[in-house]
Amino acid sequence: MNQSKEQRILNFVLQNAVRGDPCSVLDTIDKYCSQKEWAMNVGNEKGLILDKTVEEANPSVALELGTYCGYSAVRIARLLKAGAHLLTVEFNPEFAAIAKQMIEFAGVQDKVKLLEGPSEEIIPQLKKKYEVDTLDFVFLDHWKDRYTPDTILLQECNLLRKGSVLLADNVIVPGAPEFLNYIRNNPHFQCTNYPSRLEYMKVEDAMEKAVFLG
Ligand SMILES: CNc1ncnc2c1ncn2[C@@H]1O[C@H](/C=C/CNC(=O)c2cc(-c3ccc(F)cc3)cc(O)c2O)[C@H](F)[C@H]1O
Ligand SMILES: [Mg+2]
Repeated sequence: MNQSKEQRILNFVLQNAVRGDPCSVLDTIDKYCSQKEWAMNVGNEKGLILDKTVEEANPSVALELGTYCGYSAVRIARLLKAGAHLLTVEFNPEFAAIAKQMIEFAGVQDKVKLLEGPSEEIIPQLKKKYEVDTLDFVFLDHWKDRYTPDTILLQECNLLRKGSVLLADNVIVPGAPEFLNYIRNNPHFQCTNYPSRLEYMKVEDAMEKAVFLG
C-alpha cells in the first residue's frame, strides 16, 4: 500500500532533521513542503505571527484544534516556559500517529499532550478529565466551519478567562467568513487581523487574533 503524503513528510524529517531540535524539524518540514509536496502546515511566515502571539501570551496551558502532522504543535511547544503544556486535538488516527512521532522526534513530547478525538467531544472533557482550569491560548487550525461552534463551546465550558488569546489560521484562504463575522461582532472579544501569505505559496492569507474580555 503506497505511503500517504503525511508519512512521506514524517520520513523526510526522520531522515533529514536533527533529533531533539524543534527548529530543525520545522525547517525540514518547510523545505519538503515548499520544494516537494505542498501540505497545510501553518508554515514559516504565518508561523512567525504564531510565535509572536504565543510569546506575548506566555501561556501555562495552551490548546490547539487540528494537529495534522504536528508542525504547529512543535512550533508552539518549543516556546513554552518550564511547566507549561500544550493540549493538541486530532481526530484522524493516521494524522495523530504521524504527529505523535513528529513531536517525539522534535523532543517536545514532555510539553505536549496529543488528544485523539473530535474537538466537540474533547472540549467538554478538558476540565474534569484533563484537569484544565482555563486556557491561556487557543490555536484554531481545524475545519474552518468548526471555528465558531468550538469558540462558543469553549465559552459554554467556562474554559476562557479575561485575557485568553485565540489565534485562528486561514481566515482568508480557505477562509472562515462566518467565524470572522461572529468574533468581530462579539463584544466579548477584542480582534486583530494579521495579513500574511498562505503557507508555501504567493497567495494572500491572514490570521485573526481574538482576546477574550470576560
Ligand atoms: C471538527 N473537529 C475536529 N476535531 C479534531 N480534529 C479535527 C477536527 N476537524 C478537523 N480536524 C483535523 O484537523 C486537521 C484539519 C485541518 C483543516 N485545515 C485546512 O483545511 C487548511 C486548508 C488550507 C488550504 C489552503 C489552500 C488550498 F488550495 C487548499 C487548502 C490551508 C490551511 O492552512 C488549512 O489549515 C486535520 F486534517 C483534521 O483531521
Ligand atoms: Mg491552517
